[in-house]
Amino acid sequence: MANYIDGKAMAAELRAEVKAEVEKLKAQGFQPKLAVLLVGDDPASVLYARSKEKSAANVGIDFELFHLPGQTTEEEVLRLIERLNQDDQVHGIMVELPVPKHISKEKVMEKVDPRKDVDGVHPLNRGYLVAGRPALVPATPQSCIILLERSGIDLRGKKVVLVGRGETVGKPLFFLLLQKNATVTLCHTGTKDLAKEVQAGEIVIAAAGRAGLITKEMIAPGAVVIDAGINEVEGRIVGDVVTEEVAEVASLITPVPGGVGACTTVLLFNNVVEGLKMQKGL
Ligand SMILES: Nc1nc(=O)c2c([nH]1)NC[C@@H]1CN(c3ccc(C(=O)N[C@@H](CCC(=O)O)C(=O)O)cc3)C=[N+]21
Repeated sequence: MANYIDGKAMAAELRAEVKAEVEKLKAQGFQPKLAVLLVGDDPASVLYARSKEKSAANVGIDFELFHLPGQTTEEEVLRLIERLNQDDQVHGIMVELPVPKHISKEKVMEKVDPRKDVDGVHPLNRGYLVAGRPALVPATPQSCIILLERSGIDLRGKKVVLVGRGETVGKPLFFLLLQKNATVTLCHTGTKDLAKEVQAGEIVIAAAGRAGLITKEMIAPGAVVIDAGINEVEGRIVGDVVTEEVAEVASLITPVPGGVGACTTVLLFNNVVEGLKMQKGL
């Protein structure tokens, strides 16, 4: 198992770092707080929200869940976001997606104060990321970068093949990799010969949301494989990579669970700390 990246160990390290930052802020009179909005009862969102509540306490961040009924109007949701924008005791706001169909996801994302947008979904933060300017960046793509860097991998000039162009992982990750001076190939469902593209990768990052997509035959010997996929297969969580067989050829690989996902929540809390600093001019 020597070639598995230990996401849980890295998450523990990150937690200690974020906790220390929170302690510093507390010493300066600031108590960081995250507000989570959940509209309706999407089962995954309910679980994610509860899990964040537990983890917040571990790093000393206050947490408040606003669980609204599924029939709440768009106007009411926007009004609540406005109230949280104005509340200077709240430093991070995230809306669990999906929202019910009668609510515009875009309007909701644009309503959140960009400096409280710890999910990195506001168009301004997306634009800052593209422009290479300081921004709040979604946690999962950050996790991919940190797992690589803390495994001692220098991204500069490396041939990275990224599979998946979603708004939450693939697309933002493309720009983070560019910032690190990687040579990035972005593959997606329209890519003609996926195996051929992936075979050229010194680093392969899977973020397509399709179990079994990346197989051993596609991976160049010695490549580093990061699996950001989350798929439920027969009640189990698996990534996009057929992990055990790919591990036979990869030099390093992230497991699922215990890889990318293990660092996601703590990086969200790090965004709360970053957001607070922006808001208070620290
Ligand atoms: N509405 C919504 N809210 C989310 O918060 C949300 C989402 N959708 N979609 C997907 C992403 C991803 N994300 C993860 C958070 C923690 C782990 C995590 O802690 N994973 C552990 C395993 C945890 C366990 O086994 O329960 C691990 O990978 O080791 C993983 C993934 C939240 N997300």
